[in-house]
Amino acid sequence: MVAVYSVPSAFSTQECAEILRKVEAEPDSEARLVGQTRDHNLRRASVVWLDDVPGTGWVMERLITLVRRANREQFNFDLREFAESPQAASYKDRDNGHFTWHSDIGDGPVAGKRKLTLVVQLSKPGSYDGGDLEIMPGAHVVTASRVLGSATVFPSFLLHQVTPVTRGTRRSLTVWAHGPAFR
Ligand SMILES: O=C(O)CCC(=O)C(=O)O
Ligand SMILES: [Fe+2]
Repeated sequence: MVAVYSVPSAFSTQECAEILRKVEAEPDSEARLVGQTRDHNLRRASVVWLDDVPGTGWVMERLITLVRRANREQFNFDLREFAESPQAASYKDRDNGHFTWHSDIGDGPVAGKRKLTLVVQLSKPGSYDGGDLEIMPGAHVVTASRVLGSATVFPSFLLHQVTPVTRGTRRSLTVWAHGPAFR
């Protein structure tokens, strides 16, 4: 079984630009960015919750369609809901933006129900160095496509990381699908 599912053109170039425009137009996004940067040793990124950004309902609809298709074609997990807002993240060279190896399944009542993770690439591949999303489905590492608008879907329990950004800014949009916890 291939553990990582990818969609080459989940969002068009124009759609990616529109998402970034909306996320960045948030009046207090800079403050929120700083406020929600946590786990500094694990992660250096600025995040905005998409649910807080007006006019992005169509983005959520698309994400749901993409996750449903990936699940139908590949994973066949028992998915029940999207219990968290999608998260737009920026990893900047000047901040040494990165996210070290982790699984998305957490201890909380919501993070414990994460089953599938979907990540959309929102930056042009040539606009940054480093910042690769790497996933470890087994003994080897799979590097996610860097293509703008591509989506990568994987089981939330898989270890994954974002390597340090050494030039420019890498932006992404992550959403989780939830269901009865794996056991
Ligand atoms: O930005 C990415 O590519 C991955 C984000 C991630 O792993 C997370 O938010 O849990
Ligand atoms: Fe993650």
